[in-house]
Parts: sequence; C-alpha cells; structure tokens
Amino acid sequence: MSASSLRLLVKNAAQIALVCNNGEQYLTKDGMQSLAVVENASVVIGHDGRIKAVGPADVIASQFKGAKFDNVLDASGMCVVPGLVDAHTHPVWAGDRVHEFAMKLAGATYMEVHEAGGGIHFTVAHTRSASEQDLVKSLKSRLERMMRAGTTMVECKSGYGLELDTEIKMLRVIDSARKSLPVGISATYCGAHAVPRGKTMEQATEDILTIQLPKIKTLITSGDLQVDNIDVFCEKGVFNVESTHTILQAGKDMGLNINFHGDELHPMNSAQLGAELGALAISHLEEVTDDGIAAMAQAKTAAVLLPTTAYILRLTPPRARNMLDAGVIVALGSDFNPNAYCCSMPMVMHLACVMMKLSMPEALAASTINAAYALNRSQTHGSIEVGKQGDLVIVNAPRWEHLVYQFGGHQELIRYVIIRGEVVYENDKILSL
Ligand SMILES: N=CN[C@@H](CCC(=O)O)C(=O)O
Ligand SMILES: [Zn+2]
Repeated sequence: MSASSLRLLVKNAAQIALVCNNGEQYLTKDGMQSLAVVENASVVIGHDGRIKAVGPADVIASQFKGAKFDNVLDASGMCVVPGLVDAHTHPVWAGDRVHEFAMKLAGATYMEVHEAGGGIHFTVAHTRSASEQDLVKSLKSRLERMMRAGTTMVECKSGYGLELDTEIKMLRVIDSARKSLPVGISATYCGAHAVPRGKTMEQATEDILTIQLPKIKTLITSGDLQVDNIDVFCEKGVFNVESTHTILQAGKDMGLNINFHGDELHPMNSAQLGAELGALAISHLEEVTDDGIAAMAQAKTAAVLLPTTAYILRLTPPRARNMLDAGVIVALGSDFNPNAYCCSMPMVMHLACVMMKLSMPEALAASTINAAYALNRSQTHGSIEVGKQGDLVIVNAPRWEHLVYQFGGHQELIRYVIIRGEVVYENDKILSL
C-alpha cells in the first residue's frame, strides 16, 4: 500500500468497539451481548474513506511503520465506537409544536391532539407553506446537531406534505442535504403518514397510488431524486392494513425497501403484514403480538424501536426483551420529529436500556450494525471492519459504555466524529472526567 493512500490513523485507543468482526450483516440474541472489542487499539482509514486496518496498537504500528497519514489522532485514554446509525427520523418540517408538549403534559393523548387538528396536521400546514430553502436550512442544522451527537448515517422521511408537490419538495430537500453534508442519508417516501384533511383514507390511498408514486418513480428513473424506502403509518384511524398492504406493495414493485410504522397505538397485525411483504423494517411495535414477533424473527424484518416516543407519550414501551429472546433483529432510532424532539442516539440508547431493558452492548448493536441493516446499509456501515466506511465516534472515556451511561453527557464525551476518515466534528472544549 502506498504511503500517500492513507487518510487517518487513530492510535492507542483504550478500546475500539468493533461491534462485529466477521462480516455479520446483523446481530441477534447472544451476538448482541458479546460485541467485538479490542483493548489498546488503532484503526487506519484510506483516502477512499474505507477502513484499511484495525487491531492492537503495536500490530498496527509495525504494519504501518514509515507510512504517512494526512491526519493522526492520539486516542490515548479514549474509546472508539462505529458512527451511530439513526434508523428512524422525520427531520424535514416547519412550525413549532412546543405548545402540544404542554397539552400532552396536561393529559392529552397523541391521537386527541392529532384529531383536534394538531400533531401531524399542524406540521403539514406549516411545511406546505414553507419555502424549500427554509426547509433545507432547518434540515441541515438538525442533521448537524445529530452529527455532533455521533450520528453518521440517518434515515430521513418525507410525510408532512400528504400531496404530490410538498412530498416531492421534502424529498428534494433531503436530496439537497445529502449532497451538501457528509452524513449518510437513507431517504424514505412517507406520503401515507396521515390522511390529509378533506380526503378519506380510500381517496388518500388512491392519490398515493395513481398520482404520487408514479411521479416519484419518474423522478427516480431520471436520476432527479434518490429514494430508498417506502413508509406508511399503519394505525387505527390512519391507514388500515388493507391500504397499507397496497401502498407498500406498490413501493416494493418500484424497488423501494419497505420500512413502515406499525403496531404503535393499537395492535394492527402490522408485524405479520410486514413479514409477509418482506419488509426490511417495522418501527414502533409497542402493541405487537407474540405472533407478530415470531413472524418478524422468521422473516428477518428488523424491529426499529423508538424509546423517545414511548417516553414522551407515556406509552407502555415495546416488549424488547421478548423480541430479543425470539431472535428479532432489534434496531433503534431517535424518531426525531416535532412530537419527539431528540437528536441524540446516545440518549436513545440510555432510554432503551432503562425503559426497554436492553443491555448496553445490545443498545450499541441496535444503534450500529442492526440500524444499518434496517436501512440496507450493513454491507458498508455499522461496524469497524476492514473494507467498511471509516465512520467513527471517539469518546473521551476509558470504556465505551460511558457513551450510554452518562445520560445527556454526549456533548462533553464526544471528542471527534469522523465520516469516511474525515473529522466532521471536533470538540476541543472537552474536559476530563
Ligand atoms: N407515528 C407517526 N409518526 C411520528 C410522529 C409524527 C408527528 O407527530 O409529527 C412518529 O413516528 O412518532
Ligand atoms: Zn415516525
């Protein structure tokens, strides 16, 4: 390997949590409990942004003796984890919903706020009238905030338009952020996020099938838009199982990955539907049944759990332990949206541990390799392995678990965030523990 091909050396870390080291595309059961961790370790990233070597510091030092690096970071006393993957966000929107937080604290349920014209409908009205430029600006600042919290790959949904023009505007906004920021983005068309005012569910479904999806298909084919996934909010009073099935199948026929909201507020048998359709992921699952869990395990459909939602809405959290015991591929997401205003995957991991009884290794696996699997990116993301993209988070602590343990402490703990071997965030105001 020529010396000039190397971009970054991170040396002498107290620990590097690889997460996995055998090319696994996801982890389940015991695999999530016993993550691959190397003590006193270094990692090398090349100019192509890929990981060239990772292992014990002395081995890497002799292997790369005399090599020149564009950048060398001394991680003595610090730990390295893979860039975090946030498997579920709604980050494109306008309008402030802080008043709804007050309503919910006073006892209103999510659906009561929604049915009173608030919730998604409030955000739809503001997002429809917002300029594309303003939406790009707010999206970029939200994604930068996520990056500072260690997120290097994030799923971003449309879904606050509910009609052709605004849904496409949102997807273009996501595309624009993809082109101008280093963070990896998986784009999701979520035109079935709610039934728009003035339409029935049947009319909304028809509009999606005959107007929205065909236009999106044309834009994807012409290279004007990149869309990776299709989503529907399958919920009582929103889209029923039949409509959800039809919309998701139409998206799949266009080559999109199925990744949808299911079994959140009512048991809808969404998990069984997703398994039957070959869904890559289903989110929420607070109300999933035992049969649904078994179907997801069998179909290798990832469960994207969203602790912030259960926390904010005071829902009974999803039965994560039952899912883990059944061998479901469990992933985590922030669910960043105006209802759940959280950009921090370290806080999500902490909540998952406390509220859903995940162990810290399970939470890290769920926020790295399994979240990457839910986005069909685990070939390139989600672990620190040779050949994968060089996305890292360097944590100023002697053990990686501090990133989960110190609730809300990520701003002080995260020293560097690295994407493709480039430092995208450096915190030089960090204090020692
Ligand atoms: N449940 C549906 N969608 C979002 C909430 C969106 C909103 O309230 O604006 C969620 O995943 O939590
Ligand atoms: Zn959501």
